[in-house]
Amino acid sequence: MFKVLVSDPISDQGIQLLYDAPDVEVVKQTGLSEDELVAIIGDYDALLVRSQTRVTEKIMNAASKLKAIGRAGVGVDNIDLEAATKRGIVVINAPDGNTIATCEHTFAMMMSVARFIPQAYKKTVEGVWDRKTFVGVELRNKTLGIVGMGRIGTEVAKRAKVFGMEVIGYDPFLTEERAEKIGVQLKTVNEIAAQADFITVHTPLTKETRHIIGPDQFALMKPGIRIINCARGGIIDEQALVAAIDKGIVAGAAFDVFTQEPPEADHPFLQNPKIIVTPHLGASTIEAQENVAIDVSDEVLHILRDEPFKNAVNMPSVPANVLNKVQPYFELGEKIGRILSQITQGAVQEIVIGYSSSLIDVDTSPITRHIVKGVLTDRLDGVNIVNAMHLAKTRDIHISIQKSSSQTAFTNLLTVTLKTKQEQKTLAGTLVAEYGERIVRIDGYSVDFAPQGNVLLVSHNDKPGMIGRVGTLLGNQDINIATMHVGRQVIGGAAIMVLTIDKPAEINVVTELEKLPEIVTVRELSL
Ligand SMILES: NC(=O)c1ccc[n+]([C@@H]2O[C@H](COP(=O)([O-])OP(=O)(O)OC[C@H]3O[C@@H](n4cnc5c(N)ncnc54)[C@H](O)[C@@H]3O)[C@@H](O)[C@H]2O)c1
Ligand SMILES: O=C(O)[C@H](O)COP(=O)(O)O
Repeated sequence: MFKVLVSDPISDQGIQLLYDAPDVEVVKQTGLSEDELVAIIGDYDALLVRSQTRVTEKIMNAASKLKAIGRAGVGVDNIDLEAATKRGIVVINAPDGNTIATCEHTFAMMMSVARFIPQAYKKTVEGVWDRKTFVGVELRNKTLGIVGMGRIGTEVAKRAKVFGMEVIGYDPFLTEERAEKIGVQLKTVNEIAAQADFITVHTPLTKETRHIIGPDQFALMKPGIRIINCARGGIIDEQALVAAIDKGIVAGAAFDVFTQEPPEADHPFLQNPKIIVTPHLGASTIEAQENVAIDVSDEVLHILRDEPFKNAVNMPSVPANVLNKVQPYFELGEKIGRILSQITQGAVQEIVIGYSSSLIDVDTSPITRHIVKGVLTDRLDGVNIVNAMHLAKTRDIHISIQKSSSQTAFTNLLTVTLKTKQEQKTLAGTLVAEYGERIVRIDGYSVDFAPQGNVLLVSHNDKPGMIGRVGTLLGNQDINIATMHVGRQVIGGAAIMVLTIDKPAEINVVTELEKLPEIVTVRELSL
């Protein structure tokens, strides 16, 4: 039974999938301190959070069973991603579910700051009928500058066009073609600062975006500009904004997010009549909360059940069309890695991976991850597809990829060479329709066997009677041979025998086999 801890307020309807799963027990405990989480996290296989719970390295150190952290939302700045990756914990988010909610909140804030809605509401309910102070501005014919043209920025742009606004935007990943398609003119941040009547930011908070709107940008702005931040506190320099309001440059600002949340009682935004605020409500709609909780529950279930998942933040994402093509090779790649690791002596220095035939035109990096996982599995503890590349890097294992379009007898072929200080070994495998995974080459020998069950790999000299000797010894030990394949390069030279046997051979059987004349080595593979 998998145990899932929900440590922030997450929609019950959204996580119904988890409540209904026969193999999952859900525990809801919100508002826990770091120490309280440390005390209980060891019991859990997955943790579901929003932005309140700070998932620190200390918590992860105590999370001996944790396989997944699910963020019911977009931003993962409350989760120590590096610590999660090192420990092989998959961090997933729900990037699409709250896009519209946040976009609509941005519009609510933009219209509120344009028309002084919160200030006017306050005065009216206090009994003051003031129709003079709150004369606003229209959005029509105004220029909206959007910094960050991802999911939310793009939706904001579309709606702004309908309001008759001119939209200018900046995003280092936005192409001219896409900008044109959305109807946005690409500008630099400084051009946006100089030209916009409203600026809204929709980036994550990173080293580059921290204070992307700061004193230099405020100095360029036209008086009367209004600023909106429904993304992350710190993207706009809070102090510089207050100074720009005091100088009469900025006419108003609307903030849903703060550098520190909740802000201190004496935060300058809370006393300023020109700044309106909400307590990080961008994603707080019934629909968005259900959407993100459904998305994250679905993904967590896949991870717990060792099924493919898509929104991992600490692993490159794989589009569905690519996943369909590469997924069949995951197990083959992992098995090739494991076999090579078991038959190669010494510390691994390099893994050379060759993709040929139908595999040259697809993004094979997810297969690479599985091969590396296979290589490291029998050598290190706790290896999984999240931390495999990281573990290889920390051990200075060089990974090189070769894609070859030269013709082979196979419609797809994975060739992996493992190099250590002492030796190097190569294995090639393929997927054959109706037959499944086949290993077709070991070093220079052509072989053909399915990498499953109990496999004995015997290196010997090509002499008459070898098959009989091996068969007799195994027979005497009551071990039935299911398949046998012999490969050699020249008559009488070095040869290999691959046997699949119906039950595991005890260590003494392997030792006895190795004592037979002309046998060089015997390895029992565990797959
Ligand atoms: N207030 C809320 O409740 C709320 C809700 C949802 C999302 N958010 C926040 O909104 C932000 C955007 O969310 P999204 O779903 O649109 O994410 P997204 O990943 O789709 O878009 C972010 C965009 O920012 C761009 N970007 C990155 N660095 C940049 C830079 N230096 N300059 C300009 N652009 C840059 C990226 O290229 C990307 O297009 C996130 O930080 C998220 O946490 C807040
Ligand atoms: O990044 C997000 O998805 C938003 O900031 C929403 O955060 P929340 O789930 O805590 O409301």
